Amino acid sequence: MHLPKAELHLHIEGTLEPELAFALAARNGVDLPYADTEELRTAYLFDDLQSFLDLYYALMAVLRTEEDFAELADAYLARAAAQGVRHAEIFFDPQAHTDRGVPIGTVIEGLGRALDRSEETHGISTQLIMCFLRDKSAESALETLEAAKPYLHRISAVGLDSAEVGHPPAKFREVYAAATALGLRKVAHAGEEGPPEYIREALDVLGVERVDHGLRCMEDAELVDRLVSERIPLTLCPLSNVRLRAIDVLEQHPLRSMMDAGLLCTVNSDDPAYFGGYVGDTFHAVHEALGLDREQLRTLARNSFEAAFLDHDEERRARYLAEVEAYTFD
Ligand SMILES: Nc1ncnc2[nH]cnc12
Ligand SMILES: [Zn+2]
Repeated sequence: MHLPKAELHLHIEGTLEPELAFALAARNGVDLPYADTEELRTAYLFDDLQSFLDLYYALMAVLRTEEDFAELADAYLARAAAQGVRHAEIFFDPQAHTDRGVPIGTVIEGLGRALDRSEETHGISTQLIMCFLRDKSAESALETLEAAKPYLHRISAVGLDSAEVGHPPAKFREVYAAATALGLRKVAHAGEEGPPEYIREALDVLGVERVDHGLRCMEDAELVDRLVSERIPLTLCPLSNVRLRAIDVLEQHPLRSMMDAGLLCTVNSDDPAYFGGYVGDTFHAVHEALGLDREQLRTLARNSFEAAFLDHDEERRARYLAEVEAYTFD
């Protein structure tokens, strides 16, 4: 679906398509434990978040050079452009690379190379969000922030991802305070598999401005009231929720009731190479499965630009919003 939109919840490592994974494996002399792309695709049947993360981290072994990261990001931007994305705020997981001996500078400069030419090549403005892996220690997150200091001009926000349950937001209080002092903005995954309390903690202890997923807020009416009155954006990922079994089938996804409750919902693709669709596909899927009409889809697109970190460029935000209003479905 070509409706103009911003993508606000997208892990760049989750855009690694099997074809590119095999091409990079050959180039870098990395052995993959799959015969071919078809066999790899048969591994994309997940029971929960952890079963996905195991494959997601394993496949990153093929990403080694600046050029690899540039190609990965460029391939995503090309696909996103074809589905109406005009602005992308892109997560990356530095620790998943530095732990394998790939320097953080290789990751950031490689991604940066693709992002620098994105507006010209793909018509997409971009930002980078550096995520800490919450199943690693708070010290490791602090070391990562320290290592990123020479590259802060390329980073607009910090985030928190990976295995949620057992790793509450408060574990990262110190690194979020340090990120704030450096002028970075803040988001965090919360309420994907973890309880509503983690969403509250992300707001109160980490000071996040957007909640990634936030799905489980629906179990706590008081929290919903707060998210509505404070207009906290949620970056929902419906196809991810089905593939990782947070929701049985898309028809049962609470997106419609969340919108009806007045929540500022956005729809995103999370890890599109693994979950069966990019963000335009996701818009199409919620239209089909939940019966969202054109005006509700337009609202989701409008929300995506309202929730974007475009405060430094309100002119651009207004331009994108005007494109949303001018769009005619056909
Ligand atoms: N859906 C997700 N939840 C948490 N961490 C992730 N890393 C990549 N995708 C993720
Ligand atoms: Zn995510």
